[in-house]
Amino acid sequence: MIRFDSVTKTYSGQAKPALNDIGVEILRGEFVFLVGASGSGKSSFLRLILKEEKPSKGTIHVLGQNLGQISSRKVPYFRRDLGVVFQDFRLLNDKSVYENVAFTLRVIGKSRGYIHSAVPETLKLVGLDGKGKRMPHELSGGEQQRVAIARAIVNKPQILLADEPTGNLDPVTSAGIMTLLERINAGGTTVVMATHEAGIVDEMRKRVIELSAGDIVRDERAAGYGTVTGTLPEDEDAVAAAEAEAAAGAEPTEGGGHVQSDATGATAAATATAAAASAGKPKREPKAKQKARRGEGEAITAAAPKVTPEMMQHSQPLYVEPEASDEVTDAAAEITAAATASIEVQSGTDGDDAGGDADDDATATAAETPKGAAADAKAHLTLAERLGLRAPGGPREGDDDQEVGPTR
Ligand SMILES: Nc1ncnc2c1ncn2[C@@H]1O[C@H](COP(=O)(O)OP(=O)(O)OP(=O)(O)O)[C@@H](O)[C@H]1O
Repeated sequence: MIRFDSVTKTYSGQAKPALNDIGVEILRGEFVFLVGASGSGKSSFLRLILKEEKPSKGTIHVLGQNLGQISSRKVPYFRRDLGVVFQDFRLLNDKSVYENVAFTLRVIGKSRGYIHSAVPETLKLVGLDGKGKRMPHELSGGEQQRVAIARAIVNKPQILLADEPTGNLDPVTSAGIMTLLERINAGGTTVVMATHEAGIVDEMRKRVIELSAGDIVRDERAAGYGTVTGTLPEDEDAVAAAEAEAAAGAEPTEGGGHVQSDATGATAAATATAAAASAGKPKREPKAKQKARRGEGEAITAAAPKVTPEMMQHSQPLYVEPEASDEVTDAAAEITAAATASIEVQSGTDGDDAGGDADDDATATAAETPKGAAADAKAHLTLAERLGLRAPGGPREGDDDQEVGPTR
């Protein structure tokens, strides 16, 4: 699903590469933590997946496509299968929660009817049912991040990239956000998250890729934040099964729509399949891996963790069983809602957005914005460009939406 082959990224004017001869594969359904000290290359790794940056050397495949062969014009189309969440939320502060989430769908030309059903459904999924009319400043940090997550997933991306999504949140709220990301992953979305939060990584026991000065110094399944423990015994069966499958000629799927319901199984199997698949490749062992094997990997020392394993264990339910269908149960939504603290907002006119008012909200397109529309539109387009929904310099307000419409 995501594959880096001998990828080096050196920014102009920099002597040392931000990423140095990276080779790694992430498969469908995995939840991967990217860890490492500040400046180790985590954000660069994510930006390369998004095609926000180009590698100086090597090739990157995402969703079966060689990023080097995607023209600038096609990049926004490619990015529709990727959702992105940032540390600083990046919401449109002059737009309601509903509008922030609807924005993504409007830009890619979804119909009003689709938006009208998809936005409330997604807000419910992230535990913000009934808060569509709120403005971002009327929400707690955790709620704002959930709006950002709703915006990232409303188009049902296959991959969700998160760059320190809990970096601005208190520990309890962070745990709630992780509950949500785990649920999204359980629904089949591949999640790659850069983080400094040792407590979260230690508790969740997902695959951990550790970077140090641009090298991958550790790539472990079911791992913690800062230890090199090797393959866990309970994963050996999965590895053996995947090896047998690989020997039988099975290939990891690309681009298809199969969603595995057992997230843990999906992750273990996917990682094991990756291990088995790469075992069959004539690939030299990366330098960083050699270092890690020799125990030369650098310890992560930067950024003191603020979420403890105890917080993760005691304060929040970590996982809500997803429904077989896309429907979100009230119980699941309530658990998610309870997982992040909210603030009381005094608002005489507040109310649910799922009814006719929401439709009014939904019709408040950029074209209807009052004074300062040009500046407002610029803000929209900047965000659209930043979210990868429009090519920089691409279609502008008033253009036919179909020009940036769905690709399938
Ligand atoms: N646009 C850029 N131009 C020049 N150098 C850059 C640029 N972006 C990142 N770098 C450098 O590349 C290296 C890796 O940076 P990157 O942001 O990927 O690290 P990081 O692990 O995400 O750090 P942090 O945890 O602080 O966010 C650093 O040395 C950084 O200074």
